[in-house]
Amino acid sequence: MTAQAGHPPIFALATGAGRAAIAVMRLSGAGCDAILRALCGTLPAPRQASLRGLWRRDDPSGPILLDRALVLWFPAPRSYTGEDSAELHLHAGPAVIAAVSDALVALGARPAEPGEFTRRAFAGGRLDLVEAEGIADLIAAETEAQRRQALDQSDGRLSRLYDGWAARLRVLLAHQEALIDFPDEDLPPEIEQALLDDLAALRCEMQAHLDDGGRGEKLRRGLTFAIVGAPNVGKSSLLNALAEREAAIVSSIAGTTRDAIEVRVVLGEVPVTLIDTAGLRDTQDEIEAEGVRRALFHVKHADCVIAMFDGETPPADVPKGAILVRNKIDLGPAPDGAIGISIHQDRGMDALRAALAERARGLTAASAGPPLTRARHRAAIEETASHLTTALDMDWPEMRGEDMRQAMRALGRLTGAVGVEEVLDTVFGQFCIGK
Ligand SMILES: Nc1nc2c(c(=O)[nH]1)N(C=O)[C@@H](CNc1ccc(C(=O)N[C@@H](CCC(=O)O)C(=O)O)cc1)CN2
Ligand SMILES: Nc1nc2c(ncn2[C@@H]2O[C@H](COP(=O)(O)OP(=O)(O)OP(=O)(O)O)[C@@H](O)[C@H]2O)c(=O)[nH]1
Ligand SMILES: [Mg+2]
Repeated sequence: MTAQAGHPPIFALATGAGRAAIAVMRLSGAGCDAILRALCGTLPAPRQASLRGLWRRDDPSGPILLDRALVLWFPAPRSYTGEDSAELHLHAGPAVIAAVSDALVALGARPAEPGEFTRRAFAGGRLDLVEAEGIADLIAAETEAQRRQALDQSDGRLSRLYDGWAARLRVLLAHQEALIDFPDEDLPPEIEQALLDDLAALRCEMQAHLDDGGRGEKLRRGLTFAIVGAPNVGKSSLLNALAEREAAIVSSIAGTTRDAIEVRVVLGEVPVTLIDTAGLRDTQDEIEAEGVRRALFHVKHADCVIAMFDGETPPADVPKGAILVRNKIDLGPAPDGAIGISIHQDRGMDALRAALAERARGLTAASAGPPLTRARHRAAIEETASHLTTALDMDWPEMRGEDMRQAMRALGRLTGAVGVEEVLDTVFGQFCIGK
């Protein structure tokens, strides 16, 4: 093959494993045109699906037909990566995929790394890092709310917020440089005050974005709700009812559950891990005592505690914000402030599900503007805001510029405007192969 400008050709199966009608093999990079010609004779018209035989032509006994496939050709720059790209819509099947992969390797392409296609799209300026992360989240989304948040992010809503901040900071930095060119005595105080006000306003917006209770991060990751209470109140019965399967052992013996049992459900369009825990009590049993320790750990770390009891009065030491649930209302009424249910008689369960969904939505619902969705973003914005704080605290105007520049750099790393290789490896390493 002749040497080509641009990135070398890569290929990967873009569709998942398992039985399917079609498997999409994606190909991108310089020299894709030559590979396609070798494989299927002529290049299809750009962006039009064309049926082609795929041939291996390097066998001494003559050409071998590998598959009849729909082939798409995307000449640069109108492709996902921005490079010359192609798709082969193959008959899904291990032997077809293996034969076509071998043929592509023989023609000079190599298997792609995870996220390498999107990394090339980033390198070509077709999307920024925050948008690329949005695409990874879109593929990972399991619920409607996650899908909406990820699609907004991949569409550039969050990037526009961050780019807007960077643009304002750039202007303020220019003002700052102009300011220090004034001789001391001529320094117009109102101009300097305006700069400080703008800087403070920017810092304040960043702080508000940071102080949103981690809503976007919680939606992206999913929540944990812990079911806790005294032994035998029906915690495992509730887990099973909400999970709609017998995930945990239920018995009339107090102290049945020891290990924390986790079940994934969807409440209010948010993925929630429900955790059933050991009944809280003093116990001599070593195993049960460990179960109680784990239960207390979950009380501390869960996004919401479902505090369950089965008598007339709630327990005294219920954590703040817990959802109080009185089970076994077939035996007696629920006190004020508690949701009454009977798992045996299937009473009150809709009201409980509604309250849990409401809580899940409340913990994750976006406030004004697109939310922060990742620890990486949080760290970068915290760093930016802290440089702005330092800049604002400077007594000498000449000293402000350096911190403002560092704030700019931290923001630049966020969207990838300032490239740092190690950031890219972390971001794209999280993708699946073929994306
Ligand atoms: N078959 C197939 N389906 C797919 C994708 C794909 O690559 N192939 N996608 C990706 O993974 C997603 C769609 N995203 C895409 C984004 C941009 C371009 C693209 O070629 N853009 C060019 C041309 C646009 C045009 O012709 O109007 C461009 O923006 O310049 C393709 C897919 C989901 N579905
Ligand atoms: N009367 C009545 N009994 C119930 C109800 N729900 C559960 N039970 C019974 O209460 C007993 C304890 O239920 P579990 O779900 O095992 O209770 P638990 O809180 O997980 O208990 P530990 O794991 O020991 O802490 C079982 O015999 C259940 O059948 C209910 O709505 N009404
Ligand atoms: Mg139990």
